[in-house]
Amino acid sequence: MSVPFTIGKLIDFFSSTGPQIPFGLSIWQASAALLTLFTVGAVANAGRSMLMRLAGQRIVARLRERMYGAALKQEVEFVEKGEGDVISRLSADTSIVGESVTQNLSDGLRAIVMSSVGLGAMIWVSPTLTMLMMAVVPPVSLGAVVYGRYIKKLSNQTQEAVGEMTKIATESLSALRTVQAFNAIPQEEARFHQKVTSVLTLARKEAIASGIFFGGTGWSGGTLVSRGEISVGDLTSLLLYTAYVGSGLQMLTSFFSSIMRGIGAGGRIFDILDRTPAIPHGQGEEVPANVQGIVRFEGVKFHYPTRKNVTILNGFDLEIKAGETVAIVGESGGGKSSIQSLLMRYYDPVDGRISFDDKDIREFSTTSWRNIIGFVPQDPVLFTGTIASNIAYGNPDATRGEIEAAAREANCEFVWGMPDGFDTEIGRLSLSGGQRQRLAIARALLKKPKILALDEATSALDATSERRVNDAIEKILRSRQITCLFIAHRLSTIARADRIVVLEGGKITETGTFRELVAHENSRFRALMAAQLNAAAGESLLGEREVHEEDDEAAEFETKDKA
Ligand SMILES: Nc1ncnc2c1ncn2[C@@H]1O[C@H](COP(=O)(O)OP(=O)(O)OP(=O)(O)O)[C@@H](O)[C@H]1O
Repeated sequence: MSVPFTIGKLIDFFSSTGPQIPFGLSIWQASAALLTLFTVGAVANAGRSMLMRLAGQRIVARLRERMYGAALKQEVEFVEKGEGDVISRLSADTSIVGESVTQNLSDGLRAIVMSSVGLGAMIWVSPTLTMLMMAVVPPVSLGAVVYGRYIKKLSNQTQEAVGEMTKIATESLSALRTVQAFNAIPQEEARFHQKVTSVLTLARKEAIASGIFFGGTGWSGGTLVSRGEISVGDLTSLLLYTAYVGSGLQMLTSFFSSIMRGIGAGGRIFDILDRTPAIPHGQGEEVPANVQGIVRFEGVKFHYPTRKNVTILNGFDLEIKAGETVAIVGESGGGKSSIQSLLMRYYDPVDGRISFDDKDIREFSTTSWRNIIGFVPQDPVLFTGTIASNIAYGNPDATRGEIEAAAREANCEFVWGMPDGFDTEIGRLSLSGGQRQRLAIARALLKKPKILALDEATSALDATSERRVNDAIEKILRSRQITCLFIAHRLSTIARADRIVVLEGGKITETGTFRELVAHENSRFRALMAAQLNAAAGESLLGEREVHEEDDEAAEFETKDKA
């Protein structure tokens, strides 16, 4: 802000009328001071720009990390409902806020300092001229807008005229032989003159417009100088300060609009940062190390928050004893996966409770609770990375030996045949549905879960793959003392369960072992299985399905049913 002042004083030193340089400085000292001012100013400006940008990027980075963390801790419903929204907040809104609190804020502060200090300096130099100039601020601002548009129009027209002029010159010079052959030189000169004149006319209009704009202030200042009321140097300082104030005011208007944008974006970010998840994340008791492992659904009622009118579970009661394997069967869309979602605490029951060793699972922290469950969803997701990192998704610290053991247990022998084995990148290969499921089983097993929640794939697996998956599940159920709740679609796995429950209308309507349920002539279970068998028979007619010889009980049922 002191540059205009110093320049003014220097000018006065050279003009005979003006006063001497203040503070008794020599001309060299004053020049050195000005040079220092410029240097310090340039360095400060570079520093400001660099530090602000850096600060902005760091703010954006931190906001993004915190917001991502906050979004990941929300209940699934919230994120799944407006997933795109979270992502746009994560990318666009964070950038806007970062820019607002650094670049815009620094520009805004600069604009405030420039206009206020500039105005103060103007008043100090000449209150009369300042008042005159301030009086013209509103009309000048209005004039600036109109002038700006006018200049833009003029400059477009000038561009066009210059274009035409160039075209004529290029055309005639490249066809010079023809021009000369027809003695058309005067003609060409006239054509060119016409275009040059129109360019000139437009340039003159532009010159007049800017002249009027800047001339007004110059004239009134000039009269004061000639009357000895203001020195040439002071007038220069004043004009420079006016420019500072002008650009400061201009910056202020854009500052306000960007700050408003920043506030809006900030609101959207803090909506998520400050949001308390409906299912609190990581708060509550730890699941004790010595547990029996009894899971009990007690009068559970449930509907999805988005579809309150559709009751999914209506008084669902089920006890799964420690180490017991319970298979849930029922029609598609009947709510089987929803039961697992409740067990995983993606949702909480609307009424009733789910308990573990007689303690409501809502009392445990979600982190601790989910830690003891091995979850294999119907359509497992594999992440970018190696096979090993995917198996170790829930246990990043697992050793290679542990990973391989889990893979072996889940019948993932295909991994050993791959070019890079466990270090094969998932992205580069397309795995079959059965292979994905087995990897997901290995991933769940590596957690050494106390409860296994398994949603059998409904998507068609080829016969070999299906058998490999089933074998893996059977092996686990046989060898591990694990409480297991699985959603079964295939006879072979259903037959292996200790107990089967039939879900109908949001309740359990039938329960028993495979033999018990099959023995009931008109049981819902028989109907369900018959429907399954029809589908299976269709498949086998098409030669796509092999009969699993080991499925003794299932095969027995199959024979009976066919008979
Ligand atoms: N997030 C959700 N929001 C609202 N409704 C849902 C949601 N997820 C599932 N539903 C609905 O809840 C009902 C039960 O779905 P669920 O997936 O539990 O059935 P399922 O018995 O597992 O079916 P399938 O055997 O086909 O996998 C269905 O009508 C489904 O449309």
